[in-house]
Amino acid sequence: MSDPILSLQDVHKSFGEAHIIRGATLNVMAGERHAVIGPNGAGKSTLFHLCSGQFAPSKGKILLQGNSIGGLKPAEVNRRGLARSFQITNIFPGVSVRENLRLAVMRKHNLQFVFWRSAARLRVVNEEVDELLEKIRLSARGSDLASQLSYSEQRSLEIGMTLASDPKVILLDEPMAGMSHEETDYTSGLIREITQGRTLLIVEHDMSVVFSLAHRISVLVYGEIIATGTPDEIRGNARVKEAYLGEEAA
Ligand SMILES: Nc1ncnc2c1ncn2[C@@H]1O[C@H](COP(=O)(O)OP(=O)(O)OP(=O)(O)O)[C@@H](O)[C@H]1O
Repeated sequence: MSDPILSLQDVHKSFGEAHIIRGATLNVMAGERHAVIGPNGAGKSTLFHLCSGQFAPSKGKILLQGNSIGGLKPAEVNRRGLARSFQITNIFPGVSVRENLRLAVMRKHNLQFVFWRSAARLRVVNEEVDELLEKIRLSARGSDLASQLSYSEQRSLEIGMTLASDPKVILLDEPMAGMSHEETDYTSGLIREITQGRTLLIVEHDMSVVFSLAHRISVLVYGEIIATGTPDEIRGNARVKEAYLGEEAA
């Protein structure tokens, strides 16, 4: 944990008259699990859209490994090592678990402009799919349709598809949304495992997950990062309590 792998410097985003992100500055260090929390409508999803290329910043810099990515298309940002999983599931329900992963792996190879003869290509893709199945603990479910998986298993599959591009930085947007306690515990453990050796930026409303999973937390309020620190620092931060956590506790 030394250099910022992802850095937002005085980033702004407006939609017409609405100034949603108002000079956000955030440094995500290589290897850390970093959470962004904040009230509804604070701009968390917008901030993610800016990092992953869905939106271009109106002003300010976004750097990935020191190189500017602000305004690049999502596929280009992905090619440079940042992958994002969405709140809304991106899997194909009528296709097997294995095929879903295969599609994601193929997409990566196309993105990297790698061209092999088909037999060799097939073997490499299949090996990568097997590895992913194991990582997301779904090796026994490979031939089942994605629609046959439980909700948390579908989220695992989606995380697996995010991993297919072998990203350095993973953005997870509310991975625990709609989950039971058991599913949340399961997914939290899975996220710890799959982010080993990578960097995680996560938006999550479940504070027990955030405070146990994140090495550091940034608090976004009305489009500004008002504090960044360890879970203990954030818990004890008067401004955060006043602007957000106090309100949550109430
Ligand atoms: N494309 C858009 N055009 C106009 N306004 C937008 C657009 N996208 C988001 N907004 C507005 O920006 C504000 C912040 O939304 P955003 O979804 O980023 O907040 P959030 O912190 O993720 O909220 P939540 O916790 O409820 O998911 C909201 O008021 C929303 O209406």
